[in-house]
Amino acid sequence: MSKKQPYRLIISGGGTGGHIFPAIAIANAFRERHPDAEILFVGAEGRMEMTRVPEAGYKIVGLWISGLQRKLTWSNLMFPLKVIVSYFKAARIVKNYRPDAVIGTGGYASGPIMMAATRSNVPSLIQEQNSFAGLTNKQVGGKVSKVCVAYEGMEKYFPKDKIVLTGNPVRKDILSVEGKRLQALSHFGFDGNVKTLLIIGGSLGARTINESVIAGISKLIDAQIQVIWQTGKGYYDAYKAKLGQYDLKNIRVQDFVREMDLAYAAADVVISRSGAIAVSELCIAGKPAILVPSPNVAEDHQTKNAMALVNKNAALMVADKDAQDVLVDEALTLLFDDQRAKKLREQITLLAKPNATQDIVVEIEKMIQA
Ligand SMILES: CC(=O)N[C@H]1[C@@H](OP(=O)(O)OP(=O)(O)OC[C@H]2O[C@@H](n3ccc(=O)[nH]c3=O)[C@H](O)[C@@H]2O)O[C@H](CO)[C@@H](O)[C@@H]1O
Repeated sequence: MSKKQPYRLIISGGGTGGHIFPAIAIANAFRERHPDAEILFVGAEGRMEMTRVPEAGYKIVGLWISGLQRKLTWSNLMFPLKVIVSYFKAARIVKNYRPDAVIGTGGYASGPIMMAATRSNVPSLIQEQNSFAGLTNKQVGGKVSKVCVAYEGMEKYFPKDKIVLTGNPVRKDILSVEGKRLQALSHFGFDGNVKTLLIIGGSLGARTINESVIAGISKLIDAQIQVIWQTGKGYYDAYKAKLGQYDLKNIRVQDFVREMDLAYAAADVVISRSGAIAVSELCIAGKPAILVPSPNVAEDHQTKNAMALVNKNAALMVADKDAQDVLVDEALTLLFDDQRAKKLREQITLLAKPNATQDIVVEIEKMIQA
């Protein structure tokens, strides 16, 4: 028997862009197929999702939850209390909202809300972006109805019969960067005859990449190229101050890039951290990329993400420890080596999974109708 529409979904994912943007991509794709669907986001108070989700046009409720830090802090001492308070709030949200399904894309807030969903027997699905399982997803993976993954071999972490290999959800506007070059050049005030380098340090910015840009800033200016440099919100003021003496006519420095589709569309070469969604987007946008894996992530998974591309001649990689010495030189060499850039573009495009978001939406629909 078919469930009566309009559908009601709760979606939770946050902490960093790597969890938030897949959640928004799923919401947008679901709403496209079901325009009358009601969608509520649940996030963690004070985290990035509390601004990015409303910007994307969705309502979000915050839980009082955070992760554990390595040192002894007041926040850590409060952790057990936060988990209990958040769980009860999540249970109340699920009871009052009466969702047809609850979706989690990882991050602190999705733990309590997925637990509340499974306890109330609401159909539930988690999406794991990486080739290893994040803490929250690992904890709830045995209890949810389905687990959508982007890599093979995830039976290590999740029950085999629940796993569906879909790839990572990527926002729709990034699926169509190809026709947007002119719009992108005009948006950034750039000249179409000048090479453009995009520098992205993941959703929060990356100190090493920022330091590498500063180390090579004179070379970037002398090369007479155009640059979009995302510093990350927490780094913006400090790096902007360091640039005071330089001529920034062709360098756009931003704390965060809202129009990532246009940034990719303008770029001839991209320097990027190798977070899972960044990598999925680069494959879809088909951009020659130099990946600088973050060394500060569990199981060194960004190196694995990067190597999956490097092994197929689909991207270049510079280790974090070498970046300050070589990153800008490598980028400039690649920018002016059209043959090499073309080869990388061809190879990275082969790895794109543009149907991932739609496939996840179909899984949600099947789950609701089951
Ligand atoms: C340090 C850290 O913990 N990183 C993790 C985090 O990365 P992070 O949060 O950086 O996430 P990803 O690299 O996977 O994705 C970044 C997302 O943010 C967007 N974006 C980025 C910069 C910007 O200025 N504007 C913008 O919109 C990108 O388009 C992309 O959609 O989650 C990923 C997915 O679980 C993991 O693989 C990463 O290892």
